Amino acid sequence: MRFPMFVELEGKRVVVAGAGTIGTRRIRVLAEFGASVLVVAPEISDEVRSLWQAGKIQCELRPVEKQDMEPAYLVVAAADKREINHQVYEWCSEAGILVNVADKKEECSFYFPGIAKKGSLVAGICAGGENHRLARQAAEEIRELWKEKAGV
Ligand SMILES: C[C@@]1(CC(=O)O)c2cc3[nH]c(cc4nc(cc5[nH]c(cc(n2)[C@H]1CCC(=O)O)[C@@](C)(CC(=O)O)[C@@H]5CCC(=O)O)C(CC(=O)O)=C4CCC(=O)O)c(CCC(=O)O)c3CC(=O)O
Ligand SMILES: NC(=O)C1=CN([C@@H]2O[C@H](COP(=O)(O)OP(=O)(O)OC[C@H]3O[C@@H](n4cnc5c(N)ncnc54)[C@H](O)[C@@H]3O)[C@@H](O)[C@H]2O)C=CC1
Repeated sequence: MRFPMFVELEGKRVVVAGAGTIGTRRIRVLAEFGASVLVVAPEISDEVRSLWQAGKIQCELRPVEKQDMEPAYLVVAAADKREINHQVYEWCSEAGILVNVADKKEECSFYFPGIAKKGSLVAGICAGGENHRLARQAAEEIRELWKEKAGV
């Protein structure tokens, strides 16, 4: 069972390879938590383009490269090709960088949790990598519960 660490992301460089459905979901959350996000992907979603135009993240429209990893605090591999995500995993493992690999839980040194947030309260939900739907559902239940909560 994995330990829920609450790490400081403010100003930390987080590299995300891939900005489709899953990459976008993660970029949005990482930017919201103050990370300095660099997106590297040949194609990006409209939402990511908007975040970029608003100066909230940086983007480079090209395939990910080994050099992108080096100064990173965290890396997310969310490309739609197994060989690319695996390559990112290898680069990060060599460099000792924590990496989240969206298509292979065995390659994740950290998982992305389902998140509920209200005021200073933050919950990160993990179902041990075994049940994504359960993690999603539990996060949704907490969000609903906290809607009623006052004074946080
Ligand atoms: C292990 C983990 C690693 C990581 O990615 O961090 C992982 C891995 C994988 N997910 C896959 C599929 C899906 N995951 C979701 C949803 C969520 N997945 C999330 C986290 C995690 N997913 C990590 C820990 C999970 C845990 O604790 O159990 C959440 C909580 C957070 C987030 O993603 O933001 C988020 C809900 C948040 C919310 O909505 O609140 C959906 C549904 C949807 O997208 O609507 C689907 C499609 C349907 C299905 O399969 O259920 C696949 C197969 C990919 C493929 O083969 O194509 C893998 C790969 C593998 O298992 O090896
Ligand atoms: N962990 C999770 O919660 C889930 C994970 N997945 C997995 O996530 C991965 C991404 O899925 P989607 O976002 O739906 O794909 P998508 O097709 O929407 O987006 C793919 C992104 O990868 C980029 N990309 C392609 N080649 C690249 C390269 N060489 N370098 C950098 N970026 C590159 C594309 O430009 C695009 O931005 C898939 O492997 C899928 O199996 C899917 C559902 C849920």
